[in-house]
Amino acid sequence: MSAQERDADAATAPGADDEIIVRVRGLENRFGSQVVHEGLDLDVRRGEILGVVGGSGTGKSVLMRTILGLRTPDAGSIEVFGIDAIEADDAGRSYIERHTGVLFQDGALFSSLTVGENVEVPLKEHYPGLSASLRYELALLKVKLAGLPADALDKLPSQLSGGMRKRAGVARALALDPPLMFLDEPTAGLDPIGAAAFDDLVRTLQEALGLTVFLITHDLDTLYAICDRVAVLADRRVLAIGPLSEVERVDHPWVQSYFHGPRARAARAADSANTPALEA
Ligand SMILES: Nc1ncnc2c1ncn2[C@@H]1O[C@H](COP(=O)(O)OP(=O)(O)OP(=O)(O)O)[C@@H](O)[C@H]1O
Repeated sequence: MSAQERDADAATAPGADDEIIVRVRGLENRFGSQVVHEGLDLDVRRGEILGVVGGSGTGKSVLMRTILGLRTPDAGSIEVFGIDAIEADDAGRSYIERHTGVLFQDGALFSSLTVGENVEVPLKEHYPGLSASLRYELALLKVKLAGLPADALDKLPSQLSGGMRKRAGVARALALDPPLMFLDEPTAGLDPIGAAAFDDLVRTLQEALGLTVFLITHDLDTLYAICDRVAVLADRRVLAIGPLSEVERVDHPWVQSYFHGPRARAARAADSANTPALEA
């Protein structure tokens, strides 16, 4: 489905995507005198792939880390699954953790553990009563879901290619069947074919498992190929959020140079080329 078709779908689907899974209001993040976020509002809707873009240093990763509870903001509120993520007690925090998968930029796999053992880490932590054989079977299932061959299970991360390591990270992020997934620049460092295959994987998983995806990216091809909406971070806040067709028209210097440069034209052309011709 092309970006244009998805835009039209999103606009017409009756109440299909109007439930808010992550709600950020008035967020402020400072490092000393540097203000990264100020008055930042953001909603992530159930079942969407939200692409988060912005110039280098605009605070995309800091935003993700704050939503994940890895950083306490200087002001503002964050709700995840309706739970106050900043003030949550242990039970609330554990609920959010169990229902959220994360793929960090570097994959963040344990290098001394096999892929299978990496996938088993969250299972062991959250479901200590599971038998070793069931854990193994679950890890195998996640590895296959992430598009890896079964024999990847017993390999160390260093024995895999960069693209396969990302998939191993996805397998681990899927370990607890989370409805919400955070991906930080998942196609960075992949060749164009590997990046397109990874985009396909994200879209397939989102459709098959009904995932909600918060996806930080610099990759225009990813935006055009799989994102339902795009949030632009600029001037310390979410400057614009909506379908690509709306966001790319926003009159802001960064938006204009990002969405209307030569790389954007190429990505748009590639997306249109994948759109089947409409029957007369
Ligand atoms: N722990 C920290 N201590 C001090 N400054 C930090 C810290 N973490 C992030 N920053 C600063 O916050 C700003 C936003 O960083 P962040 O990594 O979120 O940017 P980004 O939008 O993800 O950038 P990029 O696209 O280059 O990855 C940067 O100026 C960075 O130096």
